[in-house]
Amino acid sequence: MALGSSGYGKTTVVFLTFSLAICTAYLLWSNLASVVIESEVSGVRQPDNARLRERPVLGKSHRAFQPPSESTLPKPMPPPRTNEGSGCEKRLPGAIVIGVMKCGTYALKSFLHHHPDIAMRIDEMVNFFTFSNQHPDLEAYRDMMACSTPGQLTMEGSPGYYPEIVAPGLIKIALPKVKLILILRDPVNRAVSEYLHLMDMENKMGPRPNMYKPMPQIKEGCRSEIAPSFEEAVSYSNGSLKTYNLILAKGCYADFLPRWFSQFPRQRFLILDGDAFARDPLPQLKLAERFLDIRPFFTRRHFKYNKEKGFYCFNFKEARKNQACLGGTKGRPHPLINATLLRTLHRYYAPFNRKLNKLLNRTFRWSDASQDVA
Ligand SMILES: Nc1ncnc2c1ncn2[C@@H]1O[C@H](COP(=O)(O)OS(=O)(=O)O)[C@@H](OP(=O)(O)O)[C@H]1O
Repeated sequence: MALGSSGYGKTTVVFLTFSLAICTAYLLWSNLASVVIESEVSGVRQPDNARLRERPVLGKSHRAFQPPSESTLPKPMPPPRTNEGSGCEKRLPGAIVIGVMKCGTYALKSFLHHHPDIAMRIDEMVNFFTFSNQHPDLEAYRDMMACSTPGQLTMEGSPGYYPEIVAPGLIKIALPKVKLILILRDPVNRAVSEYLHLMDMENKMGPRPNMYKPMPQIKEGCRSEIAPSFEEAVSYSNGSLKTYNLILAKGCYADFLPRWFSQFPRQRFLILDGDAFARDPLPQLKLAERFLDIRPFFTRRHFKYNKEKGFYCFNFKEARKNQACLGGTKGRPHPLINATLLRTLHRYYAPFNRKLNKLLNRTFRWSDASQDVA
């Protein structure tokens, strides 16, 4: 019987045409979706990154300074994953993130701690190998670690270690085989970040005990100092810099490196670029996986750029949970800094950056940022 020659035939034709239309629409849609997903995973399609690259190092840095209201910020990271109750033990760390403060140490830790081969607490700063703890009790130190299963690498991260004079020696004695990760960022942005952090802490918690006190354990003649503006905190009214202020001194990265290199062989260090990490954490995390000799775990799917925050956040959809960004104390918008002061700061850091590049035999993109300042 020819199709369409009866009422039954007409119904069949209508039904088949309708089904065909649905199938075609579905096939078109799923093909398109798979192209998008595949290219995102392979890292080919990164629209947010492309846009980011056209902007200053950290997207928000040069926007009018407007602290975000807590209610508009994305949810903070969920509590850390623990192994408690799965036959785990506390072990001494095999790797430490040693700093530098405000260069992305916390973001690095919070992403690394999702790796199934890593056991690391991110709820607490260990800061164990400091001047005030020159006879470290390793049992107490072990007790501060996350519980790990036998295949896992225990890690800790304390951004305060890098400039501490005693830290490299104490760590060498306690953990002679440890691997060390250092994350460094443009020292000018780092200084602004630390200034904002100290001001925020002071506003929330009142005067800090170490503010204005000499800190020879970091650098002779140095101390931390804040003022109502970044400009006043780091420079005198005649424009010269308050180089004794630790907000500036901690960014002279090359000053501190020889002490570390005198205690540990070069291959025991992984030096990450904090500005590159903020723009896109994945490539730096892949470097960390290789350095730590753990399974490749992180993929493009684990990270999603959050426009509101201006940073990548961990994509929990992978784990059937929500995406999670770092809390409001990470990624604060930076105020506009006086252009003359910026030039002075870049000029001040230039020789330290050059020395750092030489020590590490590499060139950080930010090491000659003086060119970028108008
Ligand atoms: N994904 C993501 N989310 C939020 N913030 C990120 C991220 N990646 C890097 N950063 C940068 O981390 C800077 C804070 O540095 P630290 O974590 O080292 O600070 S701390 O020393 O632990 O207090 C923080 O500095 P500020 O922007 O000045 O707040 C960020 O620039």
